[in-house]
Amino acid sequence: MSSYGRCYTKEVNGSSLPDKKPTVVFVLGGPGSGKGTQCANIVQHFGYTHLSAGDLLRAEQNSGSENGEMIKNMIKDGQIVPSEVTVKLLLRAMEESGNDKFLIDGFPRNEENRAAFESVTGIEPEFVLFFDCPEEEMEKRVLNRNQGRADDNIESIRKRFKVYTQSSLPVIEYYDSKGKVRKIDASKPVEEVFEAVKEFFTSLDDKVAA
Ligand SMILES: Nc1ncnc2c1ncn2[C@@H]1O[C@H](COP(=O)(O)OP(=O)(O)O)[C@@H](O)[C@H]1O
Ligand SMILES: Nc1ccn([C@@H]2O[C@H](COP(=O)(O)OP(=O)(O)O)[C@@H](O)[C@H]2O)c(=O)n1
Ligand SMILES: [Mg+2]
Repeated sequence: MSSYGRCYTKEVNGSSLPDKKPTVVFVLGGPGSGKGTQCANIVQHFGYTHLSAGDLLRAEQNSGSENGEMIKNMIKDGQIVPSEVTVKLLLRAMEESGNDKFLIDGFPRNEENRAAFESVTGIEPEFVLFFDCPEEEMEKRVLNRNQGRADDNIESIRKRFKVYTQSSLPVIEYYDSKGKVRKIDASKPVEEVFEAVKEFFTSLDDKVAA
């Protein structure tokens, strides 16, 4: 195990206090469903730290890391990078943030991601925010995104949709069977989607305050 993982809660809380696990919300949905856009809004209103697994992988790729070439190829091909790499990046970012409330965006994307995060951290998500959006709309958004991403082209997108259906939807179904999924119609305009998102975070704040 890395130097992060289960030690993480002890380090942030100090050794004399019982471990208090951080609050984690997983933000899932297909490519272009609006995860990053809505996370930016949630951060503004609810004080979470936004961690995008894709952004962390792209930063790692550009940092000259020994995994850079592998990450680059896997992203271009729409494949899911091994959890060993991604979980380490997430935990480092959690520690560095100094916060105890996290939106983890685009993760877990397959069963391997899910099981690795759970076994390394022992953290269960508070809930899973699921942006449900038709493929046609997601494709349109990704092709218009204009962020210079190597995987925002029709060939990569087709592969990403396939991986999403085969590997990511089963993770959402797993959490649904545990009653943790909060599903949102992500095909609506940004402001309307955020109105729906807000309700889930307001209820969580009310629950914590009660
Ligand atoms: N509800 C929405 N309606 C229309 N366009 C949207 C909506 N949400 C996001 N977008 C746009 O779609 C693209 C993909 O959004 P993004 O937040 O990057 O999605 P994801 O992180 O799920 O891939 C961006 O260009 C964004 O501005
Ligand atoms: N948990 C994750 C998240 C992203 N990724 C990689 O990063 C790519 C881009 O992820 P992203 O979350 O930034 O993409 P969007 O859903 O925001 O379009 C994915 O297609 C994967 O190749 C991964 O390997 N594992
Ligand atoms: Mg994104």
